[in-house]
Amino acid sequence: MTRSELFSQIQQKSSFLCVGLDPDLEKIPRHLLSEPDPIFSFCKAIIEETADFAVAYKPNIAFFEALGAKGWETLAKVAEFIPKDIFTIADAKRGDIGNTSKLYAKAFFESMNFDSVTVAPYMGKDSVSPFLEFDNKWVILLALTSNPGSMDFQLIEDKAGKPLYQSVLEKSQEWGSPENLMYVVGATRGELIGKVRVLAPDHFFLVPGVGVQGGSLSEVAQFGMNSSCGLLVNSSRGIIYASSEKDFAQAARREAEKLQLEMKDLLEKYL
Ligand SMILES: O=c1ccn([C@@H]2O[C@H](COP(=O)(O)O)[C@@H](O)[C@H]2O)c(=O)[nH]1
Repeated sequence: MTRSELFSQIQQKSSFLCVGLDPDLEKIPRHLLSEPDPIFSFCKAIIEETADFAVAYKPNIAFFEALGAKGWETLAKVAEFIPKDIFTIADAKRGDIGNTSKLYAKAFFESMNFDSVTVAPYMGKDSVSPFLEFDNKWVILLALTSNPGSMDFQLIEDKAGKPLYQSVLEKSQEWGSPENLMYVVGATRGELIGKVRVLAPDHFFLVPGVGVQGGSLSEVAQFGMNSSCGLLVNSSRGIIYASSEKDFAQAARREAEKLQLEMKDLLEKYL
């Protein structure tokens, strides 16, 4: 999907919501466990009920690969089931030496036709570039993550006082463009989102961390929105586990709609 197609989805749906698919066999409603593929049944119902409000889906690969070969099969079915006009993110946090990265890219972009994959910047240019060589596909590079451990490395300053996440943003903009490179910027980093926006004015940010992790949607929009919105805000557990009963998909729909309505107001305010 191109940047302008993504922006037009955002405008059509008045939404920049990414629904995170983190399906855990221990958390999905018990009645699904008798289905032939409980994780697929769960994701399918969530997608059917939230697709009106979502511009992106982000399956987190860990939740599928933990189930072995069956999990990979389920992931492929989920990826295939997501409506084609909705942006897809393989949250896999990959990156390795060049020839290995190339095969990771093929796995997610060719075998499974995802629009994007999350990539770790730690191994540098030759580990990221292979993912950038596919037409209309995206790298979403970890810049400033939402977890407490992000402070261990990402905020370390060099001798000139420049934090590591800033070097990641500056250097990586030599490898990709706002047409094929996004950044992960955690919603829990409210005070820093504005700084990241100054460093990457035109790039889209994938923003996890609203909902269960406590990030503020309004703060993210205030400091992070640009003239093409520039934001995909993810919520996983807050939507998909809104109920653990038979009404789980309807409860997910209500949570997704709540976020979308807030997003509509924020788009009217800042765009
Ligand atoms: O910095 C990051 C990068 C990725 N994630 C992932 O996003 C979702 C968040 O789930 P919630 O349930 O909405 O908290 C999950 O898949 C993480 O692995 C992140 O949280 N922070």
